[in-house]
Amino acid sequence: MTTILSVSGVTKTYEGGHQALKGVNLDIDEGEILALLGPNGAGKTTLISIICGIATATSGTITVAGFDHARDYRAARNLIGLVPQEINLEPFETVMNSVRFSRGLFGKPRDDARIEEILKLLSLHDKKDDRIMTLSGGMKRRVLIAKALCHDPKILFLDEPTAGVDVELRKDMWEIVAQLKKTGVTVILTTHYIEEAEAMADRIGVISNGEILLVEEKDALIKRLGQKELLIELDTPVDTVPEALSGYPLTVSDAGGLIYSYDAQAGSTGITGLLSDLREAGLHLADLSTRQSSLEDIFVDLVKEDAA
Ligand SMILES: Nc1ncnc2c1ncn2[C@@H]1O[C@H](COP(=O)(O)OP(=O)(O)OP(=O)(O)O)[C@@H](O)[C@H]1O
Repeated sequence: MTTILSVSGVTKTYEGGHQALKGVNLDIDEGEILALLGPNGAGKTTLISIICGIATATSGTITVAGFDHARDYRAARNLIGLVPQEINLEPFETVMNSVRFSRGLFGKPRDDARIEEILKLLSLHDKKDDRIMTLSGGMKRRVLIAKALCHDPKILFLDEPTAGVDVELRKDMWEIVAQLKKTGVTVILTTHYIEEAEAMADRIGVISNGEILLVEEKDALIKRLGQKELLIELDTPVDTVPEALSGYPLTVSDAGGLIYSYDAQAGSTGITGLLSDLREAGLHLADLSTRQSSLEDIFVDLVKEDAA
């Protein structure tokens, strides 16, 4: 894997003294989709703004495809596209003109054929001569992506791409990101939505309080930190955990069954012993099922621990 973006020891203290980033280190591989997950105020937008040159870091270094972000700013910035959170489009412009203008800002020669390719990729081609004010919210978001892609960046940042959009549009966005990945673009997105990170990302970074708590392959993360639960339904519901089973980490479910939490990665889960002790205690099983903890459970636990 080639590292395309490297963030090292980046801090940011805003005027007034608030430290929004406390030494962020992050390496992004070419072609991957990384989701940065964090609660409100964690520092996601600050980090993206620094990488995209909208804000300056207080300290630290950033390289983009080997270009030093400070010394070779223009070369580094040319490799980055940013889709901002806010829709900030010119209402009276046509889609084509608006995207053309963005390309011009990067000093790239006019290339309408390339822009049309991008519009096709985003299913926007039939709207190319429409004025932006006539477009739906979903189409406007696509225009923002087209503007961010028009100078052919290698890395695309999407800051909260689906904040406040309906479920259908959210799924459309996921599809667009999958398409972009196929074209070789590296995508870094910030999100509050855990299901979004779960659906789209190859790797997940969790940021809280200006610090990256972890960056890990999504599947490995779910496997490593995931607890499993065994739900035991009983013929005769109980109100409390029977005395004979007090040595097990059990809780009572709403339906009067028992819930046994265990580490799915451990050599021995303890389930066999538990089931035989249940029988000894005179309890009769009605049904058994298991549940893997989701990324949401993991995230909530991590951020809670960080705040403690
Ligand atoms: N211009 C600024 N001046 C002072 N403090 C700021 C400024 N911008 C952001 N902050 C503070 O820095 C912290 C990080 O903000 P940031 O917007 O990066 O978080 P975020 O993770 O993107 O949150 P959200 O999901 O709410 O957008 C917050 O406490 C915020 O109040």
